[in-house]
Amino acid sequence: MSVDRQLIRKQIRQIRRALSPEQQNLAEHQATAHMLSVLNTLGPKRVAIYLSHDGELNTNSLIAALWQQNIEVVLPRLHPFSQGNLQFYHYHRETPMVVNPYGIAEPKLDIQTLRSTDSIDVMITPLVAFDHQGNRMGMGKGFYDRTLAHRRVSAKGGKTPLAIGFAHTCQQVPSLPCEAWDIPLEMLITPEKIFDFSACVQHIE
Ligand SMILES: Nc1nc2c(c(=O)[nH]1)N(C=O)[C@@H](CNc1ccc(C(=O)N[C@@H](CCC(=O)O)C(=O)O)cc1)CN2
Ligand SMILES: Nc1ncnc2c1ncn2[C@@H]1O[C@H](COP(=O)(O)OP(=O)(O)OP(=O)(O)O)[C@@H](O)[C@H]1O
Repeated sequence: MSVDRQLIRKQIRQIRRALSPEQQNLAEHQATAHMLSVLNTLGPKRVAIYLSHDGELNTNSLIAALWQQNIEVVLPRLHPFSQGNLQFYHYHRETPMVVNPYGIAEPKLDIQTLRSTDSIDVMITPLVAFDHQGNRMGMGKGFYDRTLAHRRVSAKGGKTPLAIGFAHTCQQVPSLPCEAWDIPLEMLITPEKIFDFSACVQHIE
């Protein structure tokens, strides 16, 4: 792994963790409003999201708003035997949760609530750093790169699920050293800005 990547990851994670509760709160509310306006134009039925960890932009208000709008919310769970892969499970208020080895809560394994990745319309991805071209860098295990590597291409040429990053402004870096397996984002939302990296983001059919 390149030293550059490790260093960027370490520095941005430190900056993100140092945000005050007030800064986190304000960022959450501003970014949630932007995300809801984008989702409103896309009209997804099922959205994958994450439960915030390690200073990530908080998703609690966004999840509550999606529930209220009857948009199905799914969360990642580490695959029980296929190492390095994620599965996605329906998430509601009563979903039984367990804590994974990284200390992140995830839905308990229950085949009834498993949802296939290509049935997800929008995947809101956590990330550590991003650049102005939509390149993303995550926690360093390749979970989201593997998940997004085999996306379905719709009749209009859009990718399903559509990958939208959700991040603090301080997570932007001038340029990320790219690797062959990195999957760029179609869009990214910060508290200050809506980035659209795709010339032709398709509306969900
Ligand atoms: N909120 C959230 N959920 C998520 C992710 C994420 O980035 N954010 N993931 C996105 O992939 C997956 C989990 N991936 C992770 C990969 C590494 C570490 C991590 O903290 N590594 C530790 C060392 C842990 C160890 O090996 O004991 C570290 O460097 O601090 C955490 C999560 C699925 N769920
Ligand atoms: N599609 C893939 N198939 C197989 N291995 C992959 C794939 N994508 C990434 N990897 C492997 O995962 C490891 C971590 O990749 P990288 O550092 O880019 O992860 P990341 O972007 O930080 O994590 P994530 O995608 O989970 O947010 C690399 O060693 C890479 O070889």
